[in-house]
Amino acid sequence: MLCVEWNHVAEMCLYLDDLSEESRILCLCSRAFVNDRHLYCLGLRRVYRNKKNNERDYNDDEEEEEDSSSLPAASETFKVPVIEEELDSEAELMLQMGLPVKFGGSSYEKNFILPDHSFKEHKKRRKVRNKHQKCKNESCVDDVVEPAQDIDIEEVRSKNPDQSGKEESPVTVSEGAYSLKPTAADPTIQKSWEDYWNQHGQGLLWQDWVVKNPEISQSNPEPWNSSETTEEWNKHYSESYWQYYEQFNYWTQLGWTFNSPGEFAEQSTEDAKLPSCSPPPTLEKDLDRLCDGIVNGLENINLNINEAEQDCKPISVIYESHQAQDTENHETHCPCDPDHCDHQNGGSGETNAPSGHSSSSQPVSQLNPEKTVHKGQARTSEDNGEDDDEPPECKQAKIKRSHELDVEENPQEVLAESSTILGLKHGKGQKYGGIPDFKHRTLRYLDKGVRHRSHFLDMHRPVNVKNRHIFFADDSDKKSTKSKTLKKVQTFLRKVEEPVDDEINEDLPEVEDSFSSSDSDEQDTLNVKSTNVLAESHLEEAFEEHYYPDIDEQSEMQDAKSNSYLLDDSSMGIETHCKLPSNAIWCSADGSSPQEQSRDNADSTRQLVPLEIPSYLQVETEEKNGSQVSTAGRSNKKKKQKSKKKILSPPPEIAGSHLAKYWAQRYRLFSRFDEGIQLDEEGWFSVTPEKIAEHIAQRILQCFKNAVVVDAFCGVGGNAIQFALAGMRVIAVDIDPVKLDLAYNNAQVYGVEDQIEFIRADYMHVAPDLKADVVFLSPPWGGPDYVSAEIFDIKTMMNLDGFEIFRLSQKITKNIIYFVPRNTDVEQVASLAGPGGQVEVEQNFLNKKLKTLTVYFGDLIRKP
Ligand SMILES: C[S@@+](CC[C@H](N)C(=O)[O-])C[C@H]1O[C@@H](n2cnc3c(N)ncnc32)[C@H](O)[C@@H]1O
Repeated sequence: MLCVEWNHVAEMCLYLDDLSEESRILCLCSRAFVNDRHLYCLGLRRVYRNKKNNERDYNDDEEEEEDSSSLPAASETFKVPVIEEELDSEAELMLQMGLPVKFGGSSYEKNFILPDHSFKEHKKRRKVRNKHQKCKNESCVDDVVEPAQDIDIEEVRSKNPDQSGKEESPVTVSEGAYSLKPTAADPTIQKSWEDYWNQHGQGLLWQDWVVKNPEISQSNPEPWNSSETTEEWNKHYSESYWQYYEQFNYWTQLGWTFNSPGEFAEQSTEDAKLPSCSPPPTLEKDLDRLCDGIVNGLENINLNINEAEQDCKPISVIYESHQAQDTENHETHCPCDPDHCDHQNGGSGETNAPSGHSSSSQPVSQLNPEKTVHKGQARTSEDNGEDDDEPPECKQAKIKRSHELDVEENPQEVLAESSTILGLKHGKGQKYGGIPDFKHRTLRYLDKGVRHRSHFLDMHRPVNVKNRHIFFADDSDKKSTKSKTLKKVQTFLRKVEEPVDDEINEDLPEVEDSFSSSDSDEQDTLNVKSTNVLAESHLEEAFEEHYYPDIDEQSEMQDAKSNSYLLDDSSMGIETHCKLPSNAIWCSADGSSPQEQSRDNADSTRQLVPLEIPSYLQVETEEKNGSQVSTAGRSNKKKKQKSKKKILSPPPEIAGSHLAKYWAQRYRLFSRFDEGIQLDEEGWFSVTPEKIAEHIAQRILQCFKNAVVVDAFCGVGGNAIQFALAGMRVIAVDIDPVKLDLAYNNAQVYGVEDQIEFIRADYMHVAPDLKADVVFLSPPWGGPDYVSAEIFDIKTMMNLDGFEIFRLSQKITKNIIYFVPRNTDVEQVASLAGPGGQVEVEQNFLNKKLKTLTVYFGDLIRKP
């Protein structure tokens, strides 16, 4: 059983030439969400004493003192820190100041809060509405609302005081079928929303209804008229209304506008292809996103392919809801609010905005690329399911793909836009096996809300800079308009220049070097030179922002050093290796001092500094003991306060180095870190975080019991250990003997060393001799540039030839897992499957942030 949230999101078909299966590569796109924030928080808590920032409630008072071995599972919930406001423009500011963008937080994280918040608001509104409805049913005289008469919700609230004061925007409750209309302060927005809802509302309602109730919708085409379903329908109406209203507001706040059909009538044909959305000129590229956000999940886009004549990449982008598959394109009534049925715009907007009038049902047959209509080819009713002129409202409407793009529209852009939304990269990188560039592409969404939900995930899209003015006001008496984040930065900068008092000095680690963040992911660098000790408050902030690198940061530092591990051919050969390293950086918690052993391998040129036992661990032990002794006469609260005062700092060797940033996330790498995990420098940034490694192991377990797995680039054992923990036998190969020693040690910590065979060798040489059920490939990604590249090319950007690694692995088994950067060219990895083949590209989200791609081949692919 996978303990993570996992789902298929799309099915991409890449065609070499014709649209036959033999020339097709089927690429299933999936997402896996794992969560390890509690491990990070644990790391942080053990770094900082005194948390002054009350915003950050990690809810881990118990956690602090618990044994790390009994850490909660990834799926367990924990409190997510409250996120700052005012982010995007600040991120830009940070960038200009040469400070880490993450000072400004993440707009995506901010968005995480939105649904929950909105949900609460929504619940409140529903409460009001339910009350209203109840009263209506009971002929409650006080609150009866006359039909078609709007009342201000504030009015309702005034009778219900605990509901008041917290509404985001005033709304009115309209009698007819729960129609709730915003009475936005800006009448333009209100009108816009009304236009939008009038134009699309019914289609949206019916679409969602069909998805939610596929059976009922077939047997009962008018649920609003049936006594059995009226209530359900009304509830659905109310919920959908607010859902779309919130989406609409969201996009409106981002500066998007909605044009009513009348306005479209005056637009050019070209414009008219872009339904219902009129973006500000500067935001043109986000057009599709707007449309998607508003008419989320509605589009059945089928782009007619203009073949290679124009040297463009054709693609069909088709929305498909699983639930709706069964409903096929049977004739059915379109939904209609009975009260509004007759006076809706009877399809005037159909041509321009068909999406709102569609059904979610996309016949599977239409997904057959052979049926994709090409330029110049007339669409048959079988293809499009319906005459486009068929008015949608209250008439017999055949469920069909709803949103068709004209052939003139650039398919490349459609593809790019869809991929951007999904967080996938399409490049022109060389394809495997001499495959030329793909000629056709189709994309079918397998998850209804994927496009919408994608907006709330951090997929490292470019920061959207808004034109906001930020003032640096020195006058603290005046009410400053500057953001919290800016204040934070200023405080930080001020404090690092302040001399620090002795009291603080006692506990805090000295930071003599420049304090730098190598988060090239965000293109930011902090280079604050300070010979002072950082005051704890901003040390905390600093750690928060800088000691929490991405996985990509970890991997980005797999730079040219990896080359130095390459041994001469003469020194190659398989060698089992279970000796502890001599010159690794030691971060052992067991109290043992670093061991220096003479190395028989002179090839390693690294100068690794042995570290002392981390002081934080000693402090913690003493503290625990101390607190036990001094329990008498003290309240628990005091004990907790005391424990917070102790600083659990990283060892100086780490605190003063670029590795400092990794310290706070040590438990993310190995949750049993304190039990004796050892890492060398490269290990710190190259190990696969435990939760992701665990997930991959579980994926294998789903297909194979007692599998033999080759971990071709085992490093310090992050993956190998998880494979072994899942009951597999592991052949762990690494070219670097230090890594093998560390991996062995770490496997011992987890008690799985006996399940792993450690082989010191160049995988490229030994691969043909290995036999296994599964091969796991996690090669070095070739240095920090991988993430700054827009699209990562596995053939050219790694130290090793990514194609060759794969080719050799295929000799062992077809069941291969390729662990690659998140910005990897998806078409290139898909090409590894070969014509007629299949591949699954899984996006790995860690705390809702896209981190890596895990590409599965052979039997490991999970079919929808
Ligand atoms: C990204 S790390 C692997 C991290 C590992 N998955 C983990 O979780 O610890 C890549 C490893 O590949 C090793 N390596 C580089 N070239 C190699 C080769 N030709 N053969 C075998 N291992 C190699 C490096 O020494 C490094 O430890």
